Amino acid sequence: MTKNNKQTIVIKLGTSVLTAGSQTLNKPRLVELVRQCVTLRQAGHQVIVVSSGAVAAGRGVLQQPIGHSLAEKQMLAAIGQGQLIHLWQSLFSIYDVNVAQMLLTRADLEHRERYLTARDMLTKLLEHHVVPIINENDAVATSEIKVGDNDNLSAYVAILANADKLVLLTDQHGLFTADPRANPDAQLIEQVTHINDELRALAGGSGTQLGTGGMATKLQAADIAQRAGVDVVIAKGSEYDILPQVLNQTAPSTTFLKFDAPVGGRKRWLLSGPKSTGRIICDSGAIKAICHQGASLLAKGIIAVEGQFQRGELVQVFCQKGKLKAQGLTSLDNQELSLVLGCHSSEFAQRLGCESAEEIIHRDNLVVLNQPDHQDAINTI
Ligand SMILES: Nc1ncnc2c1ncn2[C@@H]1O[C@H](COP(=O)(O)OP(=O)(O)O)[C@@H](O)[C@H]1O
Ligand SMILES: N[C@@H](CCC(=O)OP(=O)(O)O)C(=O)O
Repeated sequence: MTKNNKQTIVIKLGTSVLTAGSQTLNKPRLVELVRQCVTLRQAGHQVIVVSSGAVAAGRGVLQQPIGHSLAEKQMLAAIGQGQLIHLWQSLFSIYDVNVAQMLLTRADLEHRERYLTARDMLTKLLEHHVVPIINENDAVATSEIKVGDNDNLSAYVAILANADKLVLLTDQHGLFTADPRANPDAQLIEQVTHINDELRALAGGSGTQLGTGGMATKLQAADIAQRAGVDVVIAKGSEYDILPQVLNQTAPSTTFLKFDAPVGGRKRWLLSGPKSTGRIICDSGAIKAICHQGASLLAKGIIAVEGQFQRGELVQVFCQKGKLKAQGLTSLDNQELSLVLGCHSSEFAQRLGCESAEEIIHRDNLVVLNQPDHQDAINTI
């Protein structure tokens, strides 16, 4: 939350930054980043670090060739996470700053109670002026409970912390019109108002075996964060004084502006917590009602249901053209919903054999995701 221009800033440090292009952690780089984080704190800002680098640190410890399978990466993360947090702790302690390790998986965000517990703990750490150092709990995270990359994780953390800014530091100045590794003529996109398919098409995967997700996951993270009212900046971690530069807006970078009317309260959790298990396809009347009139989703406007889901789970709402328009918690499971497609709620009892809520997704449980069509996605190139 902004307090007299004092901001809560989530700083995500990619493996590319922490290794400086090598196979393992680059300690001088960590020293430099700690110095900058402390500068931000001295200016009154609250700092939260989302640190990748456990796998890279593990490679450095073992010092023998290890493959890239899931089990091998989990082993390296288990070995490396200890070293990583030890390094952060030692370096911040030079400035008498305490740190705390927080290892999360999607399961910690998915259930509302666990999400609130994580949020309260994070708030307490900040109240006590401790720097949270967050990573995914790679050693135990199976594919079902994994966020999978620290770009998305950092967006969820920014929501948890009610942050003002999310800074994604990587090995490029920001989002380019093409991957600069393969296209030396690619141009830096300086400002993005919202992310659309055109922009997503520019963002490729990681150019290295060490990074996870490349620019594609950074755009996913920016999309989530800007909807929740968080400004996002992608910048190059090796630039001198990059963090103060980002705050002073003097760094070459890509900025994603937070939305004017961001999603608030419980709906922020809907953006970051539950994983979607099903898809609902709606007619244009229903899409108009939920996206532009603040209405709940009724069965009458639903054309088709895909996937399996239980009552209370998160489903995604698509228009007939296949565009994702909203997501929310459904009051019926997929089998029940297929029995009442296109029906008025007065028919529910007869078709379902029991009473049920009139709304399939109540507006309090619904987050609208559509973009204003008239607005340019890119302000300046
Ligand atoms: N359009 C693009 N603009 C900039 N970088 C891109 C783009 N598409 C793909 N990339 C790649 O994304 C990489 C950064 O992501 P990644 O390797 O996952 O780093 P990190 O470890 O910092 O998360 C860049 O090195 C670059 O090769
Ligand atoms: N959790 C992993 C990093 C995962 C990840 O997203 O990496 P990166 O794309 O370099 O930010 C680790 O600590 O090695």
